[in-house]
Amino acid sequence: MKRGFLSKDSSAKFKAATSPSPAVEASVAAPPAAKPVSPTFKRGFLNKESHAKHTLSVSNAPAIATSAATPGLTKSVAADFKAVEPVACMPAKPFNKPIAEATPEEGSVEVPSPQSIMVSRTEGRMCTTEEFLEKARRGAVQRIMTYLPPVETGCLFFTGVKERLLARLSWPAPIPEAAQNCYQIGDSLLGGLGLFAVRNIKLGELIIVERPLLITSTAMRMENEIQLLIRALSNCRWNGNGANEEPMMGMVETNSISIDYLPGDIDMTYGAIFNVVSRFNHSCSLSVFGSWDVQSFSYSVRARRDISADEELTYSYLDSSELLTPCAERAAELKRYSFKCKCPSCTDMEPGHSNQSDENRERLGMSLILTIKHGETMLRAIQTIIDNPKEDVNGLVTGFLNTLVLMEQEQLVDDVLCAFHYSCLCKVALATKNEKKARKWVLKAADIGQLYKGPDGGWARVAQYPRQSGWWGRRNHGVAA
Ligand SMILES: C[S@@+](CC[C@H](N)C(=O)[O-])C[C@H]1O[C@@H](n2cnc3c(N)ncnc32)[C@H](O)[C@@H]1O
Repeated sequence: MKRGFLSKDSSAKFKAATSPSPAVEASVAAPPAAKPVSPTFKRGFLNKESHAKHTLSVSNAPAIATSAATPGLTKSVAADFKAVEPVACMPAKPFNKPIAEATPEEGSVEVPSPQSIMVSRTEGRMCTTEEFLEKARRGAVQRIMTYLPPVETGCLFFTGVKERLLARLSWPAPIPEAAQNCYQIGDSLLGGLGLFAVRNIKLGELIIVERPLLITSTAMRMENEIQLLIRALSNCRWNGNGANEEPMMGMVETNSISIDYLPGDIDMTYGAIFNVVSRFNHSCSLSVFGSWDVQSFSYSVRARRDISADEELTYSYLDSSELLTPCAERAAELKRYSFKCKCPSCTDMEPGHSNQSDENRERLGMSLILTIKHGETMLRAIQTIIDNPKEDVNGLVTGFLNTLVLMEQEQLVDDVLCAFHYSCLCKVALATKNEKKARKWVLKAADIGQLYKGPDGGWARVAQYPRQSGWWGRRNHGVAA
């Protein structure tokens, strides 16, 4: 989840990774000394088997945790981990003896492959500010203030959006039901009000589903010419002394959350304001994840990790790659929201504190780059090691676990890193016939997959990982072509 209007593409910010090898991957993730645990955030997601009640029949096994050819694999396990197309839903199969009681009716576990997560991060090409302005000048697109009675949302749309929404079959779909009584709004140490868990919340739990109060296009305010036009309009609320200039704009900018683009005459990126969701404070160790669904016209927020009762529920106003940059760089990015982050990771960086968090995040950042850029190569190398009976796989396992430990220390669940490492660990466990561990890792991968289930049951687009959805007008991005 990211704030709507001020988001930008920062994927280029990572330092370039150089040599892609599993050895590098393992060494990158060597564990540092443990960081003091902040009382605000719960530790231990690595050790929790949060899906114990799941039937372990895998319909969508991690692509890399699959191989009927994996030596030593029992037939039924090999069959259960056979890769299928991401959207295919195979009938559930019993995993193996330990869960022989499992029946197909109990459902199947959908597991995203790291590749599928990365694919879902890719967005359509965004057309440039100039292209948009040209269309606007020709009158090809116009802004329309409107109201959508079926969803009770005020909208500042570009032409064509309302018509396309109303023409959608069965639109709007009913909104999914969120868990009952799991949060409350209260005073936050981070700033102002915030949302707090009133009970323990499991990774993947649906915490809030909400329709927006207001939707506006990112171009409305970010593009200078349009801003000037709007400012030139009369304002009956203007207090005349300049101190309270555009308070409404400020509120919209502070509270908008990106819902990506909506179909219209021009596919413009939009941001939405919500009654509850807009109350989420930011943390560099976020605990929730949000996704937008056009069909139900709602925003769903799920737990990104296990959350303890009383813990503040936080999301990130920064994107994933920004979260893995040093504290000073994150602070610079957050300046556009006009606040200094008070989350544990940032306050640990105050003078007198260690810079362990920065080091951890740098390692995770490098690991993420390797995974994204060279995942396939690494997987092949890992497979070669696993397939060679003379190789000791313990070193591999240690490297994978180290990365997970770093994430745990930072309370930062990076989905791509998790999917990759859980899958690798599952693959090793299968090769060494350790079905208990294989089960553990595949279920953890399934937990991560939960985050990608949109309210319509499909795979949600991953709004947090925009390749190109920059701050419109500042970065020449913003309109999906
Ligand atoms: C969308 S609002 C979040 C809800 C807000 N706290 C409220 O009372 O409505 C964003 C504002 O909350 C505050 N805030 C959010 N996260 C923060 C953090 N990590 N550290 C300090 N202030 C934060 C900042 O003032 C920011 O502009």
